[in-house]
Amino acid sequence: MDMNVFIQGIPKAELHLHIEGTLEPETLFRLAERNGIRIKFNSVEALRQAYHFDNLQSFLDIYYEGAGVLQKEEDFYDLTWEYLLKAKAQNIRHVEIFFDPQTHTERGIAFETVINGIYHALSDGARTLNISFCLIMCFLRHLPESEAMATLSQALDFKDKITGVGLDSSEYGHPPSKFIRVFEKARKEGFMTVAHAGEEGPAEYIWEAIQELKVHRIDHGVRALEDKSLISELKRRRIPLTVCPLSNVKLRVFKDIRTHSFKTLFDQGLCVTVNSDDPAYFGGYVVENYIALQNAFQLTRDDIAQLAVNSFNAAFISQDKKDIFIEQIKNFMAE
Ligand SMILES: Nc1ncnc2[nH]cnc12
Ligand SMILES: [Zn+2]
Repeated sequence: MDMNVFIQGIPKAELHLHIEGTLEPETLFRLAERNGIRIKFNSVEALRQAYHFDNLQSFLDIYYEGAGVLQKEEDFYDLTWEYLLKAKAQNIRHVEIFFDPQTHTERGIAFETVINGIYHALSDGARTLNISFCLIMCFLRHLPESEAMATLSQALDFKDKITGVGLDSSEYGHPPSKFIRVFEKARKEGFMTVAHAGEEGPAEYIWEAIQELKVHRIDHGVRALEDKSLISELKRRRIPLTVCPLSNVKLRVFKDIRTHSFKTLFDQGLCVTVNSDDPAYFGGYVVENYIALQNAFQLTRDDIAQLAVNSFNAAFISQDKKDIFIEQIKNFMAE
């Protein structure tokens, strides 16, 4: 079997995916028209051409602007459904999706409009596409802690639909420690916790995320290599990293994929997983991320299988479910 076919076919989970980052230019135009919103680009091609970023902030500016076309529950439904169809085609069996309610509530969209649209599509996907899911609500770290706290309070009415909370947006100058009380409350309320850390920011932010926010997973974490004792701690506590290689190259965290820290982290035995982050903006979904790594580092089939196993081991699902998915990987390998 061809390597790319192998990568496409192997059962896997995606654990780091911003649903707003799956807004393809075509969908953005369609929703803008449906909602009577003017956009400053004349065509899908012109919009796609604008997707060149110097750093995280230059991406976030465009990403938040694009999210403005999401107005009604059906917009959030359609966005999520389109992603699920792509996930299905890539043999993704389980997804853990981030959403940023503050991006929408700040512009007057009700919290329930956002969550109901996304959740309804995920439930339909579980039923008809056989893709299981968790929903993770992220706080925007560039906004004050008080606003994150208010968002957490709003989420309590939807506790049955939200598995975990996370932390995203502009990293520099907004360390995890800014949100200690919010995460403390979230943990008390029974939410799982994750945080973006060590994407652009220093290894120190990863320490804060694990020690002060007590997160179960680190999103990105690719700068962990700068601190040997941090690597030992991540290993000792088996804290997974949700790595997004194409994102890191697009946002110039690494000059190119061959200089990415992925292989060193993986070779050290950390629980590294491969994910797409904001695939509509970074030029690839999960399979394209695996393929980029395979080409750059000559990964073997066993390496790919290990990454797929890691994706289920790091997921917020029961051990029984993990075992079932990992059995599916074994069966696929034996085909
Ligand atoms: N890669 C990323 N880092 C931080 N915040 C984000 N929001 C969407 N994508 C993000
Ligand atoms: Zn992210």
